[in-house]
Amino acid sequence: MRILFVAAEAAPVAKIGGMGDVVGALPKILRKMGHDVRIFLPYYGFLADKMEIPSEPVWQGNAMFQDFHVYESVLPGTDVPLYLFGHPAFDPRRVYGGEDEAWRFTFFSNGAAEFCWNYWKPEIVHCHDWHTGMIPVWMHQSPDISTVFTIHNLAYQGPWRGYLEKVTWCPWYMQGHNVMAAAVQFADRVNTVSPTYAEQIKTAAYGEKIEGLLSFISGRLSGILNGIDTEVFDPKTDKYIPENFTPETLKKRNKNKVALQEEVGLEVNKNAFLIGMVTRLVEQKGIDIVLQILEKLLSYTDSQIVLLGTGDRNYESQMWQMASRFPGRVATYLLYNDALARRIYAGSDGFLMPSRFEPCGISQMMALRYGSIPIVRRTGGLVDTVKHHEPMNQTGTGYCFDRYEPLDLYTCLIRAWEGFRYKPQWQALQQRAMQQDFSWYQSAKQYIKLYRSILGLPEEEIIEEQTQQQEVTEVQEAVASPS
Ligand SMILES: Nc1ncnc2c1ncn2[C@@H]1O[C@H](COP(=O)(O)OP(=O)(O)O[C@H]2O[C@H](CO)[C@@H](O)[C@H](O)[C@H]2O)[C@@H](O)[C@H]1O
Repeated sequence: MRILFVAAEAAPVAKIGGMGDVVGALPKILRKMGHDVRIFLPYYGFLADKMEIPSEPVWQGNAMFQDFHVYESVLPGTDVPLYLFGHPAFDPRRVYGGEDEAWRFTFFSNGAAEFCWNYWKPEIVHCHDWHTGMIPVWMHQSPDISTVFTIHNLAYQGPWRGYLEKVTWCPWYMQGHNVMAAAVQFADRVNTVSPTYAEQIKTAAYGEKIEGLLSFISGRLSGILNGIDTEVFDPKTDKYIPENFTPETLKKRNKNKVALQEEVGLEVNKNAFLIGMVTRLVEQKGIDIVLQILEKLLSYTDSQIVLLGTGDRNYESQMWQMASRFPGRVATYLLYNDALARRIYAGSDGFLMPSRFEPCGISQMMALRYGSIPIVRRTGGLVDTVKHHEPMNQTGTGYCFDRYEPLDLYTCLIRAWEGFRYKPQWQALQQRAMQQDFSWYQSAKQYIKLYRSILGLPEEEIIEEQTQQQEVTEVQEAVASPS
């Protein structure tokens, strides 16, 4: 199958959050499974510092009365062809923000549609979040190009219809009061990134005001759990952490804890319960309830906390204040740093993610892979990836709580803190956590099934899929034991 991923982010060159991880990893696996998958991304001002980009474009097009150029490169570290949409609107060194955000991503979507019609014609355009939401609308009248629309963040729904009508071509048949709603109506398939969240968004509590529409199209709506790039994020080989380790050599992990405490200025103490957070500092991530209980936690326990993240000024300054009030106990890093993120996953004892809502969550899967025990609210993808630890039966992989209440979070943290005192059990818990399989292969198989169902592929191809699955297992084995 020929598939074009269109998105605002792609790791490792343009990643702000989890969507970047998905767009950076899934095409790579789908290609290994025999499909021609390519990525279409804005040519941001900072990209030339991070990768080789030819100076000559491969194609020039026009959309919304503007000329644009498309440059062809390869996503670093992969064999995935990467098309970069070049226009001065994307020259600034930022991915999101700015007054022209609605305009520039509408223009980007329009450019991507032109690219599909005129330069490289995919069978499926796989669109991600509102930035690409107009593509399914336009493709609706191109029967030979189908669309999948993946929701990573329902909270941001893009510009309203009135604005779209002013700046771009809204076809007569278009429905939907904003870009996200239009994409949901016109995509051949809509999916979100975990089965639990796919159910939740059909309710008023999580549907961000389009729950009615999402329920209405529920026959076309599914949840496919994200994976993580287990080649890139592997504590056994990760070059960014001081000491590599495996579930069998967990003792070595201690060096990472001590090194992390030294690096971020926390008291060096192997016995203190070190909690990590790597997150965008936004309302979704539950920072407000963390701030409500943090002081209490610090005064009643020996816990330490290291936070890495950027986002809302309000949360940034409150976390910053906590760090200055509790030196040696709280460390706040208000920046984006992939290497430090890995050292936090590898050095912390617990990983805190008390999200208000969570479509899937990549961070908790990374934490599990690096042996940091997730402490999570039971919502969305966190339900599908973290099972509550039962000390009596020695089952589960993390600590979970249900209600979005500071007291419930506090109680859950105390349980984790107590659990940490029992070293052999804690080690067994870490081993179980590290052995979870979150590789992309399972999800990639489900995406292939989804693409095939749209194209109505005949049965013999399904038989071929089984052969491919065998190949996938071979690829998986090869990846698991690099020579
Ligand atoms: N300051 C920082 N420095 C370094 N790395 C940082 C960082 N802040 C965040 N990250 C990294 O960004 C990623 C965050 O991914 P998540 O999926 O946990 O959340 P996000 O809300 O961004 O994603 C949204 O999209 C994804 C993908 O579908 C869904 O899983 C999720 O639920 C949804 O909210 C992780 O790889 C994390 O390490």
